[in-house]
Amino acid sequence: MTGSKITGFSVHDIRFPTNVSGDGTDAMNKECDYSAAYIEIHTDGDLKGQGMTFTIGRGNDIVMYAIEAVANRIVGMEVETIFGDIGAFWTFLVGDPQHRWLGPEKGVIHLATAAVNNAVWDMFAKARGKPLWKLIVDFTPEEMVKAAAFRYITDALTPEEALKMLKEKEAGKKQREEEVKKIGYPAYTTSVGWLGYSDEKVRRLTKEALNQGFNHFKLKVGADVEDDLRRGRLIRSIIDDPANMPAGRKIDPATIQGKNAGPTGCVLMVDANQVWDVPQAIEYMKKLEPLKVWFIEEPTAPDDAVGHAAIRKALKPLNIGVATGEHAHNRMVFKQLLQLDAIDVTQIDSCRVSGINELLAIMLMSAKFGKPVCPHAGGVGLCEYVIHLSLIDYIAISGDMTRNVLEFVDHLHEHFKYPCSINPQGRYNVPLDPKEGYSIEMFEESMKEFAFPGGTYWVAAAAGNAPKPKHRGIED
Ligand SMILES: C[C@H](O)[C@@H](O)CC(=O)C(=O)O
Ligand SMILES: [Mg+2]
Repeated sequence: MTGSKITGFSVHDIRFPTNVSGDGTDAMNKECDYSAAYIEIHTDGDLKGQGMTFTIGRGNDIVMYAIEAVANRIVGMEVETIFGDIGAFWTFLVGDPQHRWLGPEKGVIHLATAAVNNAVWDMFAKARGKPLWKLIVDFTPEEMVKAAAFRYITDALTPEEALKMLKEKEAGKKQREEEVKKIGYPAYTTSVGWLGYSDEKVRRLTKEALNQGFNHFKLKVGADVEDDLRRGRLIRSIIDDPANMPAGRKIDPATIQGKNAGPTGCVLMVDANQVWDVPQAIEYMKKLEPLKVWFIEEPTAPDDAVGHAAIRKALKPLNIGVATGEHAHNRMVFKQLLQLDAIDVTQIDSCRVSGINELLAIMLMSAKFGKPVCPHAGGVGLCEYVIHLSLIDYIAISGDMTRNVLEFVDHLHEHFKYPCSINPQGRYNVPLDPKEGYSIEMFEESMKEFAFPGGTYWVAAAAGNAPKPKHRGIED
């Protein structure tokens, strides 16, 4: 695919009615219509870039406007100039002399920057005929450091240190790439335990997930402690029972090290989506101690690094870890979480921070501080994105996937031209199509149906006769 100059773009408001079936619900977010604020960048050739950021519905109204404002600045730019120094391009993108006041580097303007930057990286990968992860793992260590966003984090990690770390990993890259292509990348499922699901549905989905090969399961908690204990015990009763294990199932002990695994080696995690104050989080999690979870995710406000550190310290004697990051709005928040030893797991989000340049910096910091990166994927399009990030982390940065599990939610993949997929061992397959870029291109028919408010689904919904959505999870 070729093109020399960016000539324009279109922005699309795509919303899926996941709220109908309670998919995506948690103690904080009880009405989720998984939505993509989606951009397509056009060039004077056949090269195009698709990108998006994620919201849970009405947020699209606002972020769409911001995407337009950010993207206006790149019209007329030469693509090879951008690709020649993508680090400088990122600095330009976050450095608008007037938009910067809106963040800086956080909130709606940063979500919009993510959509645009994701689309540019998608275009870069397509121009080189590689899926995005491959484009980046083929970078030299110098190229990767040049692409990463180091501003404001050099007290935690300098470019020179990063270069040394990357060079140390160079020799094993080829072998790791071959290995992960063969066995896939470890995954966990959140699809069994959304807050809005009945016990019956949790039971059915947990059994299905076990048979799909998963051995890590995440449950939403924080609305009612008795409900949480009942639902958690229900999942544990299924995943801890050897009779429910698929034939021939063997769990590598290395992958459960340090985790609160049950007798079959299966692991449970819980996610509170920020509902608690710090002391409440500690008290509540003491009550959930019988569930023997590996970590509590987002126990409190996402910007509160000191609060996370206090929770982690208090829960350590119970062998409960702390994870966060899906709402950590930039690399500086991750820096503080890591410097304060406030987390056990780094949960980067492909659409919250400003795209690949910033994500590279966060993954490099996590590797330096010895924390596994387990990206967030609960949303539309996020699973498609994050497999690329985990592959970059494993092949080129950390060189380790023993403690890592990448989130998987089983919703809405059918709308993407290059959907992610899971192998029979419950692991992500490696995206291999040279035309897929960052894997986020949506089918035109899907966009026509779910464009808001004019798509066929939403027009029918406004008239009171919405067709029953067909997405997975809708059965009961
Ligand atoms: C609102 C989203 O579905 C959120 O609950 C996702 C999430 O926290 C996760 O996947 O983790
Ligand atoms: Mg979460």
